[in-house]
Amino acid sequence: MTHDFEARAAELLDAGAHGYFAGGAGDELTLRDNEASWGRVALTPRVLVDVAHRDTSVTLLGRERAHPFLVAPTAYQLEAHQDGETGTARAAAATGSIMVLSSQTTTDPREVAAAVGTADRWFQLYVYRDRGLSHDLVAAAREGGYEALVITVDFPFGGRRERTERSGFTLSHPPFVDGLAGPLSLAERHAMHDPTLTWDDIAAFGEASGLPVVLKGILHPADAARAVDAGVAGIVVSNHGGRQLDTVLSGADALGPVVEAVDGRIDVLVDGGIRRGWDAAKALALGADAVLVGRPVLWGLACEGAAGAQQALEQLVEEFDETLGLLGCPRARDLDGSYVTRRPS
Ligand SMILES: Cc1cc2nc3c(=O)[nH]c(=O)nc-3n(C[C@H](O)[C@H](O)[C@H](O)COP(=O)(O)O)c2cc1C
Ligand SMILES: CCCCC(=O)C(=O)O
Repeated sequence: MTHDFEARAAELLDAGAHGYFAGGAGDELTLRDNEASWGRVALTPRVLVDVAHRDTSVTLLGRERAHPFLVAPTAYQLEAHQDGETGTARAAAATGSIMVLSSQTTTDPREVAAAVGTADRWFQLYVYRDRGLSHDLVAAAREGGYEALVITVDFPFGGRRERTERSGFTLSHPPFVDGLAGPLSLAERHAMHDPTLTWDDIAAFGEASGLPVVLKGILHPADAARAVDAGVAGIVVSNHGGRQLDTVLSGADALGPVVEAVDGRIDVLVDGGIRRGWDAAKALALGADAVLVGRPVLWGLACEGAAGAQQALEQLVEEFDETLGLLGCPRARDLDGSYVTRRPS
């Protein structure tokens, strides 16, 4: 059970690493709201529908996928378990989930790729002040056969992570990028990010990489419309797991207006607080094409390595399949606004 993994990971990991993985920014209001806000969306099932066969598949960036779950990019996975990013990638491959590998991976992107053969993989890009460093990361991703570039746009610099500051958490496994940049403290890592990044820079990375670009970290419908104009293939509605600016809107609450602004022109993904298969069904009913899951996979990895990460993903897919049946909507593609309503408060 994913909730069991969460509790066990808190005991297994040392306090510094656990605080880094679990924590959010400021008073962690957004961190808590990310989970709570899916609870405020109520499902409205239909009955007497033949649900003997269910189809969890969706289409994303023009390709059919077995189900709507992706593994969100999360940094420093060797700090969670010795299986690290390679273990997560194996779990993603075994469950037909797309793995999004973080720019702050502790394993070489090509090594992660080699462990999973042809399985789907995307690469998350941080644009650093040292643009050459980001271009080197893109080159490694291209060599590793990553199929899309997820550029994170909600991180001009790091948010106020008070748990991490208090614990003085330091890394015991150097990130891959350190081989390129030299060893750094967490604070120095936050300062690597380029705060001058604007819309004008996005196209350059798309062109240089030759890969479809997905912008991660959009909450405002006007930015969603701007992303469509910028020619990207998709966006991720996200508040970075509540780790950047506290009290911003949750993914669940931001999603509807963004979907309206995008109006089907590009793919819309969402993350933050998705802990159950039915949360994903709500996301799709509200107009998302797919969802990313961060911490649940990390907790599985921390407890049981690749096998635990796989179990966490399997549980989500199973719950999603059951939700389609109990909701009377056997095809994930048919989920729409008629299956959800705002829970009366
Ligand atoms: C420990 C941790 C590390 C993260 N590292 C990255 C990262 O390197 N790049 C990135 O774009 N997002 C990063 N994120 C944000 C996640 O991709 C994702 O947006 C968020 O965790 C989703 O919320 P959830 O954990 O509630 O599922 C990180 C999140 C966590 C919890
Ligand atoms: C330099 C921080 C990279 C990881 C990250 O995005 C996070 O901790 O949220």
